Amino acid sequence: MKNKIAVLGAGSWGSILASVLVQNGHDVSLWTRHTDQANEINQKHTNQRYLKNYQYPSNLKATADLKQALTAAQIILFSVPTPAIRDVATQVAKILQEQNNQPLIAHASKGLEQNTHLRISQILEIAIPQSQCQAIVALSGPSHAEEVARQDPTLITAASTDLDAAKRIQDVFMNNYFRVYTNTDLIGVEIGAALKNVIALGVGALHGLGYGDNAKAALMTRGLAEISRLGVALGANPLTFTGLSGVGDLIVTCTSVHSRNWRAGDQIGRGQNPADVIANMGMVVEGVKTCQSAYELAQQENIEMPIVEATYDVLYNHANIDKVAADLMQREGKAEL
Ligand SMILES: NC(=O)C1=CN([C@@H]2O[C@H](COP(=O)(O)OP(=O)(O)OC[C@H]3O[C@@H](n4cnc5c(N)ncnc54)[C@H](OP(=O)(O)O)[C@@H]3O)[C@@H](O)[C@H]2O)C=CC1
Ligand SMILES: O=C(CO)COP(=O)(O)O
Repeated sequence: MKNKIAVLGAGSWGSILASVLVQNGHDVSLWTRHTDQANEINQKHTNQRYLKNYQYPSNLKATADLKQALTAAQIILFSVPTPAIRDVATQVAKILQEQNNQPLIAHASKGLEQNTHLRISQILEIAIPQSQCQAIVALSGPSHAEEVARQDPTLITAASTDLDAAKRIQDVFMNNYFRVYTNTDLIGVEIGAALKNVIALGVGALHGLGYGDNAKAALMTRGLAEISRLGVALGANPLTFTGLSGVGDLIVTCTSVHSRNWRAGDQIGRGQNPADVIANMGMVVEGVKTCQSAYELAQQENIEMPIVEATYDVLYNHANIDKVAADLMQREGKAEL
């Protein structure tokens, strides 16, 4: 069935997800805050600032008019960075009220809000009254935009407490290179998505420092233990962390040159100033702000997260990265489980 879908955010991920939906026969409106970018996508079918060499489907329509993008939308997919979610969702809620529309809401963003420590679906729930949306679905898994653009096989998870809503998102995205599983553990999927970026910063930093595969595998594994510990304390199903949005996304983000978080960590490990690295990336590095939220959340919930703490110290307290890595090794002996 053809759906009218609004995709909000024409960065690397939003523009590629919009392309997948267009290829699947849906009527898609891609919203960007720049008129010149909308014109470029509509006329040249390119998006120079984000995925330089990719030619978008000619029937992908972009607009800088949010009202127009949302008109008659049956599904709204948020794909802006976490810090922008609340503001964009507030604008959306106003328009939905005027349009008297009640779409299904989905998001593909990965992070925790600063100060509130909220997951994306919690921010959306606050900003968009229940009367204006059917349900909220999170889309997450090992999925770099650059490889989806080449139609490499990609598997992800659509998570919602409302299984029917997750199935609708599964249906609109599934095709021969994009396979979607459903999951009702929204907390686990969103925590895995947000926290893997922090661990990828750490693994990238180990690479930059010159460490080998043993150290990186160790940080990924113990990082997953921290993610699971936090997730379970917040109500997640521990098995979710063995899935696509857990270990799957952790592996891809900690090992791929496409990962902005990994690349940022690598440069920091080589001695560059974290603030300069982030400023020069030209795309969002979600793990930096989420690291602060995760650190504060761990303190608040009294959860032991030494890797998150170490990453926080490097990013926010100018800690010496060699010393931080050495200190992690010298913690008292622990039981693995
Ligand atoms: N790239 C990927 O492969 C994947 C990314 N994700 C997640 O998707 C989310 C988006 O990432 P991605 O597309 O890669 O990020 P990019 O940095 O590539 O693009 C971000 C997009 O969001 C827009 N944006 C930022 N702030 C606002 C705002 N306040 N209002 C409106 N638009 C805004 C940017 O616009 P502008 O150009 O004006 O700054 C840009 O179009 C992140 O949470 C990321 O973790 C998830 C899976 C894969
Ligand atoms: O979430 C992603 C892949 O699944 C993208 O990760 P980065 O934001 O680190 O590029």
